[in-house]
Amino acid sequence: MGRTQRHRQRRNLQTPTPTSTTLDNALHVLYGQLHALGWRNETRLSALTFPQTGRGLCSKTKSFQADDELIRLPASCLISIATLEADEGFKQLFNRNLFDKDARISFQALVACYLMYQRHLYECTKDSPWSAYLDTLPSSYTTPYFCAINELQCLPDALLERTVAQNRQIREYYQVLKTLLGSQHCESCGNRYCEDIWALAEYKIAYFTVNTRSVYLDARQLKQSNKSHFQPLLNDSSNLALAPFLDLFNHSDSVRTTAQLYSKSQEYVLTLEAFTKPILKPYEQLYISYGALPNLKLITEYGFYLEHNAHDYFEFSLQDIERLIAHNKELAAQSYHRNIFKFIREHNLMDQMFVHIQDGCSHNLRVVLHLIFKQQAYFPNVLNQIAFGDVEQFDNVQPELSYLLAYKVNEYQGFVNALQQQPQLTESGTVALGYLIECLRYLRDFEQAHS
Ligand SMILES: C[S@@+](CC[C@H](N)C(=O)[O-])C[C@H]1O[C@@H](n2cnc3c(N)ncnc32)[C@H](O)[C@@H]1O
Repeated sequence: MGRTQRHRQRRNLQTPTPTSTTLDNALHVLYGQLHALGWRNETRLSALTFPQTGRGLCSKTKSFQADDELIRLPASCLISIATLEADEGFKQLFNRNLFDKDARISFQALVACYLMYQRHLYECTKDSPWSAYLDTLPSSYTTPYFCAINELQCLPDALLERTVAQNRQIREYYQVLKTLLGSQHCESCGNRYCEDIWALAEYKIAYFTVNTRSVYLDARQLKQSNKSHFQPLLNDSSNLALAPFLDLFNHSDSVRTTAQLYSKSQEYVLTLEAFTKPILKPYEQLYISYGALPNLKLITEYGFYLEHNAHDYFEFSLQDIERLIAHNKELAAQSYHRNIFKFIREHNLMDQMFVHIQDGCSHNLRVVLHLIFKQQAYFPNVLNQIAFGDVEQFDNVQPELSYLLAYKVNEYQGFVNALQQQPQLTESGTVALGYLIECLRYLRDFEQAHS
């Protein structure tokens, strides 16, 4: 490959490209609708497709430095609790007399229902105030939740546990909505909402739309009537909102951003607090921070992971240690007192057992390895002294930690091989495979840095 070709290829890797024509049209209509609601796009944001992250935002004309505002969106552009409370058609579907304090739902679950309600309105009557926004939303998500069955069978417990919990939660909320809405039907088409219109599959997508795209806001800052229709139905606060256009910002671990809803101006403002470069030039992707999140959280909640994520760590469970003992001849030959495992469980010492590339082995992991592998006594008062006393008195648990790391590397390599042997992978399966490979890199780098 010649120099010019190499140069062109390198540039292509970094250059954003226009979004698809369909999305471009939808965004064009969305700009118009948000403009009518008072958004002025002062930072001249544009949506483009970036090679590393897919769709994201940049400014074609403006440079950014620390403390600059990224976007200022009027609260009327958001889908918040105020939007739902002001929508009479939506409220009418929910008969307050049927609310049951033992069958409440989260605000996220209600917003997902609202999205389905608006989508049906749009499809049926072409008359939804959120039509352009709905057209900009993805139709699928890449969380492990959407993996095919054969892919799920190749995933570690850490991913499966979260996926199973999400599934239980989504089905439970869908059932509550079904019971509440009963045979309520759409006035335009006559079909019943929960029977004929909203399938569980659609609810799952709507749920993940809110999961992956909502922003935090302090709902007390919203101007709205004091009378709340939905309050008795909700089991949590309504401190989240969907933010059209603003939800095109991707996440980075190297920026710090703040978000605030100003009660006086009723504007939602995102500010770039700090990032690693002195300046961000036009056409460079503008990122925000979704929080200091490890890859396990990013993949299970948002469907992506970051290579060399600055906030990453790798967590172990007590079951990992039990399995390690069963699989390692030298460790299996020793005897272990069940009081020790009981003590660990009773004191929740198995929580927060992780390794971190910079900080090393977490306190709880060191305590647990010490208790299981080094401690002869099994009397509660001695165990208490060790677990909650001076860290210095621990024996060196490095050999056992190395065994544990090697066990985990072997286990994850097995999952990677199993996924790679599948005839084809869904998008979720492909992301999960990349995540597992990143975990392997992390564990190997940790071992190298700390052995
Ligand atoms: C709030 S949306 C951001 C906009 C999104 N890229 C889109 O096209 O609509 C969040 C989703 O964007 C994707 N995403 C965010 N940050 C990312 C990153 N650094 N790398 C890859 N995907 C990312 C994930 O799919 C995530 O669920």
